Amino acid sequence: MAGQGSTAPLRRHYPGPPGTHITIRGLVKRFAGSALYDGFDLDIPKGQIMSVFGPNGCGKSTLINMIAGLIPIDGGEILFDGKTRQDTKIGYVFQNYREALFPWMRTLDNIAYPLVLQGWSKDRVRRRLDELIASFGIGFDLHRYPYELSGGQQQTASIMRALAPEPEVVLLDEPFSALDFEMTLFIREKLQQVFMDTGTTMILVSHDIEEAVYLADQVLLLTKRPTRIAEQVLYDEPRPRTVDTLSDAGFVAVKKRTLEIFQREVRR
Ligand SMILES: Nc1ncnc2c1ncn2[C@@H]1O[C@H](COP(=O)(O)OP(=O)(O)OP(=O)(O)O)[C@@H](O)[C@H]1O
Repeated sequence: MAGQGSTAPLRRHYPGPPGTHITIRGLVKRFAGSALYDGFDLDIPKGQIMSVFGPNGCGKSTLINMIAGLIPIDGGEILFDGKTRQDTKIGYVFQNYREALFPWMRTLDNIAYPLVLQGWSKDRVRRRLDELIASFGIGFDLHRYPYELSGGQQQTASIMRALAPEPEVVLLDEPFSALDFEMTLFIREKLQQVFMDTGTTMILVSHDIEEAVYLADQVLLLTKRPTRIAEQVLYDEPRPRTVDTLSDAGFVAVKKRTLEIFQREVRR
C-alpha cells in the first residue's frame, strides 16, 4: 500500500528514535481533492498508550483508520517495527459496538471469530477464550446473541474480540462514547489492566480530555486541517491510575496543558 496513488515522490524512510513502534512518513490523504493530511510524519512509541485529541473533524478517526488499513492512503508510508501492515497483527475497537459484532453469531463465537479465521485449533481457541473470560472477569452469558446484551456488555465483547489474537497494536476509536458512566469506568479499568498485563501498543481516539489523559503515556494533539501535530504532551504517572489520580496535581497540570493547546488550535 505504501505510496499507493501518490503523486509526490516518496521520501526515503527514516526510523524513529529508539522505542518507536509505528513510523508514519509523508502521509497524504485527500477527500474530494482537498488534503486532510499532507506530508504528515509521526513516531508512535512501542508499549505505550497514545491518546489522539484535537478539534472536530481534524482527522482523528481517519488517522487510526489509515493505520488499521481500513481506508487507503494517497501517499506516504506507515510501518510497524519496519514491517508493513500485512505483516502486523492489529486489533480495532469501533465506536459503534452495535454494528461491530455479527448479529447472527453468539457473542462467544464473535470473540473467537478472528482466531477461527486464522486457523487456530478448537483447543487453542478454547484456551484463549478461557484466558480472556478470566482476565475480563466476565459475569454475563457469552452464549447469548449480541442484541441480547447491554451496550456495555457488547463493547466489552468487542474489546475481547480485538484482543483475542494477541495483537501487536490495538486501535480504539472512541470506545466509551456510547456507554454510560458505570460501563465507561468498568471498560476503562479493564483496558488499563490489559495494558499493564501485556504492554500492547494502543492508540485511543477520544473526545473526552479527562479520559484521554487518564489512560495515556502521551496525548497527541492535532491541528485543524491540513492536519499537523500541534504538540505531544507526555504523562508519566505510574499505573495503576485510580480515581485518586484524577485529583493529583500532575494529572490536573497535564489536563490543563492539553486543554490550553486544544483551545489554541480551535481558535486558530
Ligand atoms: N469518506 C469521506 N469522504 C469525504 N470526507 C471525509 C470522509 N471521511 C472523513 N472525511 C472528512 O475528513 C475530515 C476528518 O474526519 P474524521 O472523522 O477523521 O475527523 P475526527 O477528527 O475523527 O472528527 P470528530 O472529532 O468529529 O470525530 C472531516 O472533515 C470529514 O468530513
